[in-house]
Amino acid sequence: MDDTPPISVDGLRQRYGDFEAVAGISFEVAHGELFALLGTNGAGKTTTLETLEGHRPAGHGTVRVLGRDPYRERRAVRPRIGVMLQDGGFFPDLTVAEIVDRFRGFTPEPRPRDEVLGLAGLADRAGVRVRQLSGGQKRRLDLALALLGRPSVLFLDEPTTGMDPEARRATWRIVRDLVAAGTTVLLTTHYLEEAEHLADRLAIMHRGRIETAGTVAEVVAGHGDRIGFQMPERLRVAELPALGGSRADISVDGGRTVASYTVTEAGLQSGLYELLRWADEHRVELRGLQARSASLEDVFLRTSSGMGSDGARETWGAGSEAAGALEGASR
Ligand SMILES: Nc1ncnc2c1ncn2[C@@H]1O[C@H](COP(=O)(O)OP(=O)(O)OP(=O)(O)O)[C@@H](O)[C@H]1O
Repeated sequence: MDDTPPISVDGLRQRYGDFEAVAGISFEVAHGELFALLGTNGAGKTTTLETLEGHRPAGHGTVRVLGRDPYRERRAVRPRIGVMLQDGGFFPDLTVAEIVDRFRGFTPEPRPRDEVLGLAGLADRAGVRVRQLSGGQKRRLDLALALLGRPSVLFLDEPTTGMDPEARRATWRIVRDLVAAGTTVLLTTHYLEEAEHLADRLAIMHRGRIETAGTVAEVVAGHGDRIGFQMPERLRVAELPALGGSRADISVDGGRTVASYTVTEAGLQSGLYELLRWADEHRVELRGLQARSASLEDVFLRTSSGMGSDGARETWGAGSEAAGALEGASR
């Protein structure tokens, strides 16, 4: 198999006037891989996608799709890629079958209508007018049209926005089947769960840069596991143990004072063991005890608030002024 990556981006920068929307990003997507671009609003995801789709030339850097420049060699690249448009509301009075037939007319060697409707889970909707489709079904029609030309590379810009959880899961199954059949997919999404379910690798963008990238496991690694509990009454903060060298953060959450630890070095199991042993020895009851691994959401929130892997404490809050106040409390 040709080992040129189907998608490669090297040092891409894009400006709108004086504003740099994409500030030097690089990544590659391998054959049959699904890569997800995540990021806050305005992070530069759509600008990156549009550059890869050939809508605009790269400002700086190099962008290649199937080994070619998607802007300058658009005529060679376009028939081999699928782009899921954002609005399937065009021609509301036509039926699904009529829309597909029209688009088949513009597509070289298109998939048969029934095949593409089957792939997109719309086999029973062929005779329905577009205006009568649900929002989720309209997005599926967008997907069906993107699949007409048997694309080897598929660009999905927020493919499940507006879908209910069931429709979203059904769409994930369709996308997973496409990837299993060898399609390379670049997807943008605001749903972290979507990236967790679908992505082989992902990147989190913030203000035009890629802040972190890798598999979900690689991205969350090093961001620390979390242990939290309600601050036991009559106990001073200084009396809480250090777990694997990490000190407790104190915050006030819903009127309760909460102690939380981010355990990086020791890991969750030994941190928890240390805590339970300490609680047993000191006859302390740990109410509301929670222990869990860092999640993609933790990393996303830290990244988008401009905090790195050190020092961010959103989930159970930081509340350092509460810590100061409690330091003075007596037993
Ligand atoms: N045509 C344009 N002219 C000027 N600024 C633009 C234009 N298109 C996008 N921008 C700006 O560039 C930045 C990146 O936009 P982009 O749409 O790529 O972000 P995004 O990550 O896709 O955001 P969202 O998640 O909100 O869709 C934003 O600040 C946006 O306002």
